[in-house]
Amino acid sequence: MTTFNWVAGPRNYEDIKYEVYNHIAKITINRPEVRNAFRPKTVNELITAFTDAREDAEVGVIILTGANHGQGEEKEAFCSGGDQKVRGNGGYVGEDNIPRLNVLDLQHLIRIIPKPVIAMVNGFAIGGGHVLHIVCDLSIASENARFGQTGPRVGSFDAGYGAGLLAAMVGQKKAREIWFLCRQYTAQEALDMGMVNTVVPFDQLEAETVKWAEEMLALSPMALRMLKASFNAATDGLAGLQQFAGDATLLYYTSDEAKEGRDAFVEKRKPDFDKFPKFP
Ligand SMILES: CC(C)(COP(=O)(O)OP(=O)(O)OC[C@H]1O[C@@H](n2cnc3c(N)ncnc32)[C@H](O)[C@@H]1OP(=O)(O)O)[C@@H](O)C(=O)NCCC(=O)NCCSC(=O)CCC(=O)c1ccccc1C(=O)O
Repeated sequence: MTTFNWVAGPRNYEDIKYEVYNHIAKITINRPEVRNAFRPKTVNELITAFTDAREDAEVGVIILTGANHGQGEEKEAFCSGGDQKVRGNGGYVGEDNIPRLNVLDLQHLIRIIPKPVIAMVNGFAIGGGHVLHIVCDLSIASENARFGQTGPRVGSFDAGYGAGLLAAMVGQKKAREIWFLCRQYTAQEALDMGMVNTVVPFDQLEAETVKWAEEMLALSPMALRMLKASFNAATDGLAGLQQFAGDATLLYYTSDEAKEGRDAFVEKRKPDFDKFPKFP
């Protein structure tokens, strides 16, 4: 098994780990005793970690994974969804006693971060944990991984990305089967459905994931950013279009044409746009 020199970030977390290696940020849900189920604190820490990775201009790719428990490959988990033991009336209850569904904010953040996010699925990706891998840009699974939704069994559902993006990925019939029957699927079945990008032996998962990350790091970050935004625009309605439009504005701001408008305002003169080509 290849090991990498991951360096821990500066923040102290209770439920997650944040590490960096060679321009890759690895964010690990660290509650293996509950199969990496998330409580409000876990989600808040994940939001902070993803925001740090987004803001760090040295980071080009982000990996999301779950901590291994060491009980054997068949017991490992990526994430088993919302922590049902802290589920209260109207959401998951944290230290402030307020029920929250804050994983939706995390899903949205993963979608809009303008860097590729890879789900490194090392075991069960179930319920809200399954949705987390769905919202990531790429999913790399180990052979022991198991995928599925449990909402209708435990009295929950994700009618946002959890339903719509899944259907865009695997098709309407299959997405309905996954939600309506609450079955579990093997890594190979997930690959056949188009839900994951590749499946590798458990002991090669991290090496393969880092390899994919390094391949992307060798490519143009702006091209990857525009592509991610364009894929989102195709599925996320006006919010997706806004993200793509924001990136177009970013690029436009770097042009002499846009700078002429800004400079003319600051210099209190009429802008001269005549000199700029009117491309066909
Ligand atoms: C994942 C399993 C299939 C693993 O099975 P197995 O290996 O046999 O382990 P277990 O013995 O079952 O579990 C070991 C240990 O972990 C505890 N545990 C596991 N999962 C959870 C969980 N989700 N919450 C709390 N605790 C969990 C389990 O109780 C054991 O501990 P003991 O002390 O020994 O009892 C299997 O564990 C499994 O099926 N787990 C439950 C999966 C599940 O149903 N998850 C919840 C789905 S609903 C959801 O995720 C909500 C999504 C959501 O958050 C959301 C959705 C839509 C809008 C908003 C939101 C939102 O923001 O919340």
